[in-house]
Amino acid sequence: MYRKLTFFSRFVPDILAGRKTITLRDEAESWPRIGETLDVHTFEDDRWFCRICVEDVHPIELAALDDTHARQENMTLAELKDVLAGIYPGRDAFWLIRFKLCSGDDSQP
Ligand SMILES: CC(=O)Nc1cc[nH]c(=O)n1
Repeated sequence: MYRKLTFFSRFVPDILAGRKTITLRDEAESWPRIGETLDVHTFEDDRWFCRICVEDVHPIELAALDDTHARQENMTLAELKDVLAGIYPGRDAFWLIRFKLCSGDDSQP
């Protein structure tokens, strides 16, 4: 039984294509651990769509985000900051979770 992380369904194509390889979360979702496999569901309708392997987890300030982070989200830096302001209004400290898609049997529900 793997723990579950959710993503907004608009991010599903980028995650499945390997274009989105990080997610920025608040403290409440800082619980994933390096090496952990997670079941990934859509936030809106709780639909399972993949498993990811957690490669890194660390705190990061909004001001420290740069073009590399934006590329890992498949966005521009301005888009990334807009998205974060929409999801987490007023927040300036995040947890960066870097992941890759799990492969083989582990990618099936
Ligand atoms: C459901 C949810 O909070 N999804 C998020 C939040 C921040 N980044 C992201 O990629 N997905």
